[in-house]
Amino acid sequence: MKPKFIISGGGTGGHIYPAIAIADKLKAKFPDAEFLFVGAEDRMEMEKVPQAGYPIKGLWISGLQRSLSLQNLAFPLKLISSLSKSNTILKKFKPDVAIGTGGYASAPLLRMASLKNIPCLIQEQNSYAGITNKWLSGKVQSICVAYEGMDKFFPSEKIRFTGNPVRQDLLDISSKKEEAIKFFNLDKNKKILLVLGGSLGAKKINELIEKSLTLFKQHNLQVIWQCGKYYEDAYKNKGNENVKVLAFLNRMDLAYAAADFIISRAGALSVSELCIVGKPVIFIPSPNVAEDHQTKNALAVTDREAAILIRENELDATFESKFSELISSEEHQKVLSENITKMAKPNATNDIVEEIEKLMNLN
Ligand SMILES: CC(=O)N[C@H]1[C@@H](OP(=O)(O)OP(=O)(O)OC[C@H]2O[C@@H](n3ccc(=O)[nH]c3=O)[C@H](O)[C@@H]2O)O[C@H](CO)[C@@H](O)[C@@H]1O
Repeated sequence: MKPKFIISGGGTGGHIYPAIAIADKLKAKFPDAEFLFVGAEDRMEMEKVPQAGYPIKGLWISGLQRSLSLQNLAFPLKLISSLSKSNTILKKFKPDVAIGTGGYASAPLLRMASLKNIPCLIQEQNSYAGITNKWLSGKVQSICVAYEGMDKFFPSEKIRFTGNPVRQDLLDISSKKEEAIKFFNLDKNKKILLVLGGSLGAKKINELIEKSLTLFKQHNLQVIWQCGKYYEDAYKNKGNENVKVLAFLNRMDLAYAAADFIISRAGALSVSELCIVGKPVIFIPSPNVAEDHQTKNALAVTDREAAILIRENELDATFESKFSELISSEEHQKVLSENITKMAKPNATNDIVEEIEKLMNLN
């Protein structure tokens, strides 16, 4: 019998790529399996999931805005419409297990799946649980997490401490450096700084990089600068032979492989990937996310002397000195690399798939 998996996660890369990593591992284990993704109609997953080779259906759903907004008026309608469409999709596809990795679309889909007694697993990437996963936690069988202390949010008997699922092609990048340098059209004799603004790009980081281009030049660095699609028009004219400005990196494996140093936001998946990549990192967490969870994600690493943390409000005062110190000290770079590698959880996807297999046996 062919197993069938329905998977929902989206809104941003931080919810989409864990879903794809889980699907890839399930596919390797069950080559005959059928997959169906469910996302939010107008979000990034509608493009990224088909690119990864999986079919996806879109729901008409969005989150509630924190401020008073006209969009909130449509929310009840959207919820009813997406619950009803989820019901139709589930009836037709008849999955063995439903998997949710956070984001709006996973709420109606997994709620309907649990009502139909389909075993459900959710995966929470952050140290602070998202609203969708908190809402679903009472209804699902298994909750895979990446941080300790998640029993503040979820029933403890359902929690599995697996780590975040990272795409397979990011697990071994050590042999890809030469290919990566060619891919980005860079010079192998100069060091490379990779700048990551998270899947949507980060305004503050872009402003910092623009201001620091002279500093990078003084250090004879080349830069791969992922600026985010909303900022591409503003920054693409800063590109030259030493500075590659890209809206989005479709080959993260090569970007990580090329890098000697990394400046990054501290979204949960980025942090998990950077632990596996094992290079010196400066985290600049977004202060604009729920409960300041990116700072917490970063602190879990920097508390172990495994990366450098610079908060946005300290950038003007300390970025230049901290960056220059790191670039100039091979010893510091080595300590950071060794310590961050110790925090990697490369078996996370395997462990999550084992949990899913247990749920398949419940049917
Ligand atoms: C502003 C915001 O709400 N950010 C949240 C969002 O971040 P965001 O969507 O930025 O997510 P993460 O940093 O966790 O992960 C980004 C993912 O996108 C991939 N990637 C990124 C850039 C690129 O050019 N190419 C590419 O493939 C990364 O390799 C990674 O797999 O979800 C995370 C996980 O729930 C949260 O911790 C973040 O706080």
